[in-house]
Formats: sequence, structure tokens, C-alpha cells
Amino acid sequence: MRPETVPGTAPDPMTEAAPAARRRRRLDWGFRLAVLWLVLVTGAALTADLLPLPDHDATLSGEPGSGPAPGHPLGTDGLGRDLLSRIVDGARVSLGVGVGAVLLGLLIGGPLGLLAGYRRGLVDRIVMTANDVLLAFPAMVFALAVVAFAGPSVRNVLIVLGLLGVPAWVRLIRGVTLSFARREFVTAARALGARGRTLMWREIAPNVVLPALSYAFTVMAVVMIAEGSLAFLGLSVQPPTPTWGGMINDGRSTMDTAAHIVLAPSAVMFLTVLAFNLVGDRLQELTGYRESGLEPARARRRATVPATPVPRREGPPPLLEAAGLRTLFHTPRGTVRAVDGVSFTLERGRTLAIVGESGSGKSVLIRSVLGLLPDAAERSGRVYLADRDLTDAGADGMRDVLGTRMATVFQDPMTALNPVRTVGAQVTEPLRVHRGMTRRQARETAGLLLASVGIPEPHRVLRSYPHQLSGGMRQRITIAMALSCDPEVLFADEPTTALDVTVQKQIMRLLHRQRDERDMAMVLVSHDLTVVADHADEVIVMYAGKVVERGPAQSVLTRPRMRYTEALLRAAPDLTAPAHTRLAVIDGRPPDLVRPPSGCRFHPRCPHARERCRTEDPPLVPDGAGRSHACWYPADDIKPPTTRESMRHGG
Ligand SMILES: Nc1ncnc2c1ncn2[C@@H]1O[C@H](COP(=O)(O)OP(=O)(O)OP(=O)(O)O)[C@@H](O)[C@H]1O
Repeated sequence: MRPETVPGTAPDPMTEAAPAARRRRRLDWGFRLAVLWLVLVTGAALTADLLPLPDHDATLSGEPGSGPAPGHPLGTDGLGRDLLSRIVDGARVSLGVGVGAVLLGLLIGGPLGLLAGYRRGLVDRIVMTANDVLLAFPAMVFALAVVAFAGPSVRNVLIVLGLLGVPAWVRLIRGVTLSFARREFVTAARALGARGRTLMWREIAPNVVLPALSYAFTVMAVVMIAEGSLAFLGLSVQPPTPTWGGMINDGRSTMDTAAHIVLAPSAVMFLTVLAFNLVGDRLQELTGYRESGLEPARARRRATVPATPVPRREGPPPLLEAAGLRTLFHTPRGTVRAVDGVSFTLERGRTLAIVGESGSGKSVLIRSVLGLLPDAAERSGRVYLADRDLTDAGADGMRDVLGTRMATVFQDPMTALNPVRTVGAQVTEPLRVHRGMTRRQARETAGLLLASVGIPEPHRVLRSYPHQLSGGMRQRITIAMALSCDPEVLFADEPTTALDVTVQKQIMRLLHRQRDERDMAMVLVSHDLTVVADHADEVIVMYAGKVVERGPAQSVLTRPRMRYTEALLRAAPDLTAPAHTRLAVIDGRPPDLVRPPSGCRFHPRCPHARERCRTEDPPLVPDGAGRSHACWYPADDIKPPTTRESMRHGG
């Protein structure tokens, strides 16, 4: 990523490709030779009739069993037929069966794998059980039996080998789908209100292409060996059509006198199988896909924690309200209480910041509000958007508001954008889906949107892919996408963490300006207190899944009362301090949310903790001036060393 230029000047959005992408392009010589060999063999097979070679079936076109000679570069077989022309013709069968079997396996296994991986649940269980049963069949014996029964022909061999490959295709495509379904750009598309089928075919399927292609090459090699073995046993295409396996079989009897009859087709077959494997392996490296870790964590039996009913407050409803939100993850280690009874309200034109150490539950809180939690999560409590109760909205209900009334900007713009779709395809999608625009209208509006978030040459950028743009540009694009349907609430989950320091401020200023211009509300997750001080109106401080302090940002950040907030502010780097000043840190580590400490969750790390803190959980109590804190022994108007002013001047 490279820094953008100062605002007002036109930064060049195109950058060099990321180092990883460059490294990937540096494919070694083995790969190039393998591709060259495959091009040669395929080209020869496709143009066999045009090549100046003797007829593959013309007996006695040379001395039987003679070695390489002019006119017969690889020699002749026992019947005096030209070996080279027979190998070239044999390639048609071997490659034809390989391609056909791969396509058949993919056509059946691909959609089934996508469906199982995307839908999961019952569909997954049915598909995978059937698949496991099929996988248990001894493949080669089955192939032998079917071909022997149905008769040896190219078609039968192709169908049998293709069908035998289906279970492996289902497994592969399901695994890749599962891994992509959890990626941030899919969550981002869901946050923009994309429907299930769109997510599956537009967001996930294009990403499955490369792993599938890599596997296709490996399968080609396997199928060729299988076809060769069947041909060797006389169960593939029958003479006089040459096949490589059949040629090896024919040459067996003359091994001692004319070994080249066996060696020539064996060498070609060996090199071709090797080349397919090599290309498949390299493509797999490109995808960075590993089979390990693709299995889904099975949803555990849920130890349901009863939800405490939280009544809605009286009076006109705020724009956004969360009441008693609680989110649990059921894991093999136990239940993680990631968000534990959080409530807040937010009005139009205001920014609410959520701060806290890593793992305190900030992101899970946002995802709980947006209904974007993984299946294994259990949520209780209520969420309201103005007068609409979103608590039991379900996937369909949430789609009505995601992208249109509530939109999200994620932390890392690289993972939030689909790497295999152009920026234009991604920015225009919500415009077409939610605002019913035609392709042309959406393109025009997308151009204007990109310009409004400070992207120069927007129409050129629309034609680019995410990896061609700098980090700041990518984040501007995700912001443009989030703003495309004029949301009422914008959620920004650490929107600048993945960016260069110089770009961070520009992005924050952009978000702030957009909030004001559009009169939106904003929920900002940040662990940068300087950003919070500069951009938030309200702040909630989270510790171990709970809100421990809440109130106007200015007041909380300058006069913290809860001892954790105080410690957090002390630990924040004071950028005005002289160089090498020792940073204060909060002693100890955040608690394990499976077994949080008794009493106040912060007590094991709190220098002010007393007996009561160890045994009684302090409630969040209002302390006047619109503030609340959860602490038995709060700080009394203590001015922390890092004040808002010092942070602002330093930052
Ligand atoms: N899918 C999950 N399964 C189990 N535990 C999870 C899952 N997602 C989050 N958690 C746990 O929930 C807790 C809160 O996580 P969350 O990501 O909200 O923290 P955070 O405050 O946003 O941290 P960070 O600043 O590092 O993003 C953590 O303990 C985390 O390990």
C-alpha cells in the first residue's frame, strides 16, 4: 500500500501489484516447461490430421520393430506402424477422456459442493452423507466392472471415470466454498443486502474457479493413468484406434528386442501426467488454498442462556437502539460470552464510538446489531431501527435494511472487496439491486459516488480490480459502496487500522464529512483514542463483553471514572511526550471469556480492587451529566495524563 497524496491533489489510484501477487507471478521454469509440453501434446492431438505424419494405422509403413529412422522419428511398432503418429492419435483418446471426465465430474460435483458449502445445515448433511457412501466404493474395481459389463468404448470409459470423480469434486468445491463463505467480502456483500443466490454465484463461485482449475489438472493426470490402466487391460478403446495404455500393452511382448515400442508411449504418458500434476500444483499455490482447516466447526449443542427481557424506553424512539444484547459462541472449550448485556441508543447526526482492548467484544457487538453473526453464535436482547424491531427480522427482514438503512465499512478494504470482480461490478451492484437502476444508470451513479469520496478518474477506477489500487483508495471504495443507498446508520469497524498513517486521517475526515452531509448516525469501533476524541460524540467503553463506562466522548475521555477507562487512557500513547518516554501498560491480560472472573471482571488487573470487587459485579449506574459507569470505587474527577488536548495536538 502506498500513502495517498494530500487532500485536494489527485493521487494516482493505480499502484504496483502487492508483493505477494508479484511473487505469485514469478512462476518457475518447471511450470513453464510443463505448460509448453501440454500445449505441444494438445496442439498435436487437435491437429493430428493436418500434420505431415504417416497414417497411424498403415501397417508395414516401415520395417516392423525398427528404431528411430528418417520418416519414423520414434521408430515403428511390431506391425511396422509409425509410432509417432500412433502416439499423436493416442493423445486424442487420453486427453479426450481426461477433459470429458473432468467436465462431467465438475458439472455434477461443482453445483452440489457449492450448495452444500453455502447452505450448510441439512442440505450439507444429506449431500455429504451420500458423498461419503460413494467415496467408500473401491473406484478402480467399480470402473473395471462397469466397463467390462457395458463394453469398452471411449464413451463408457469417460462416463465411468467422470462419475467416479464426482465425490472428490463435491468435497473440494464444498471445502473451498466454506472457506470463502466466511471471508469478509462475503459478509460485506451481505451487509449491503445481497441475497443468498447472488452471494453464492457472484461472490463465492468466481473465487472457486482457481482452486477448481488447479484440481482439474490433477484430476486430468489421475484420469489419464486410469484410462491407461484400462487400456492396458484391454478395457478401453479397442484396436485399431491407438491409446497410450493400449500401445504399452502391445509392446510388452517385444520388450527384449524392441524396447522403444513400450518406452516411447510410456515416456510421453509419464511426461504428460507429470506436466498436469505440476501445473495443478502451481495453480494450487496461487490460490493459497489448503485442504486443512476447511472442515466446518460443527455447531455444538447449545447450553442456552436465558435472555433477560429488556423493556424499551418510553418516548419517541431513537434512530438506533440496542437493548440487553447478549451474544454467546458455543465452542469446544465452553461458551464464550462475547457480548454480555449491552444497551445503547444513537441519534441521527451523531457518532457513537465503541472502545476497549482487543477481544473486548466490539466487533461482535456490531455484528450482533447487524445480524451478521456466524451460525454458531447465539444472540438475545433486542435491536430497533427507529420504530422497526429488528430482533426477529431473520435473514429476509435484515436484507430489507442492510445496505439501504444500515451500512458497514469494514476494517481491511482488501478483504472486504471481492478480489476477482472489478470495482465497477461491486459498486454498481447495490445500486442495481436496491435502487433498481439500469446498468448504465448504475455506472453513472457509481462514477459520481467515487468522485464524492475523493477518487480521481472514477471511471478508470471502476474498470480496475481491487489489487490494482492503494489501501486508501480501496477503503474509499468500500465507503462509497456503503453510502450508495443513503443509509441512516453507518457502522465503521476500525476503518483505518489496515491503512497507512497518513491515509488514516483522510479516511476519518471523509467519514465525518459524509456523516454531516448526509445527516447519518455513525457507530465507530476504534482502539485509537485520538480518533475517538476527534470524531465521536458519545463513547461506550467495553471490557470483557460488558459496557463499563458510557457517556459524552469529551467528558469520558478527559474525566474517566471507571478504573478500566482510566487505565486505558493511561496506556494510550501520549504523542506529545518526549521520545523514549516509557508507555504505561495495563498490567495482566484481558480475561478468558469462557470463564470470566467473579465480581468486577476487571478486578484481577485493577490496582484499586478491594474485597467487594472480587465478589460483586458492579452494575452500570448513571452518575449525572448523561454518564454511567460500572465501578465500586470509581476515580473522582481524576485528570488522566493523556488528555484530549494532548492527544489532538500530538495526533
Ligand atoms: N466465531 C467466534 N467463535 C468463538 N469466539 C469468538 C468468535 N468471534 C469472536 N469470538 C470471541 O469473542 C470475543 C470478542 O471478539 P471481538 O472480535 O468482538 O473483539 P474486539 O473487541 O472487536 O477485538 P479486536 O479489537 O481485536 O477486533 C473474543 O474473545 C473472541 O475470541
